[in-house]
Amino acid sequence: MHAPDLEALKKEAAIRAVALVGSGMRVGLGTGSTAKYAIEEIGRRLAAGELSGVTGVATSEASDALARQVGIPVEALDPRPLDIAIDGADEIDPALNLIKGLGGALLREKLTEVQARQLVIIADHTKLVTRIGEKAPLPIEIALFGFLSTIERLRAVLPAGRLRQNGAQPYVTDNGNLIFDAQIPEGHDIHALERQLKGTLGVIDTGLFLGMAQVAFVAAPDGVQELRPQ
Ligand SMILES: O=C[C@H](O)[C@H](O)[C@H](O)COP(=O)(O)O
Repeated sequence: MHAPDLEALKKEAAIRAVALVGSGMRVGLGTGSTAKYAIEEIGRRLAAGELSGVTGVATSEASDALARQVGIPVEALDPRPLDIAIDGADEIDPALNLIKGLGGALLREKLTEVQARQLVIIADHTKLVTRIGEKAPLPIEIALFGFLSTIERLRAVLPAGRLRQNGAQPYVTDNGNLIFDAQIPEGHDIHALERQLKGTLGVIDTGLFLGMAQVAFVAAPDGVQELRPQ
């Protein structure tokens, strides 16, 4: 049997989500290899005249550049609500709690998507888990200043983890911060963990997106499932 073509699955999920975008909407544009297909599909529909008056708020420099390239007008985030945001995820549990940020965009994603009337997640089936932390590390964005001290404080909460590298250098986010990728052992209450991490000096935000997504389109070789929080 052939291995499923994950790129084709990501694109199928993205097309399902973009069907929810209507003319005149302000759309949160996610980041990553799946969100890329959603941005391209919005651009395609605008160019084909199937949509008009759509504006995007980008969650990374990369998505900003791609959106402009495909003809989506991009606006800065301001306090107005977004009609919809469409983004990928690294893990999705049955309650649609998420890990995000393996692509490094977690802070701008959370700032943007918390303002969306509807957060729509798109993914291939490999992102489904029964427990958050089952497969992916949790990205935690931390301040550059004093990062070794912050990491020591983080290790007291989540001992297994490493500073994300970009070759020989630490990986730097669009916001000039660093990322500590931590393993979440079994048995953690993820809501309590989020509070504890957010209360740790030097932590800017975490890749835990809890209770934020209303729907997920998850593509598998036998079709796209529409999931709601259970
Ligand atoms: O920082 C990156 C984002 O949170 C992405 O949405 C997430 O990493 C999923 O990316 P991909 O669709 O490339 O697997």
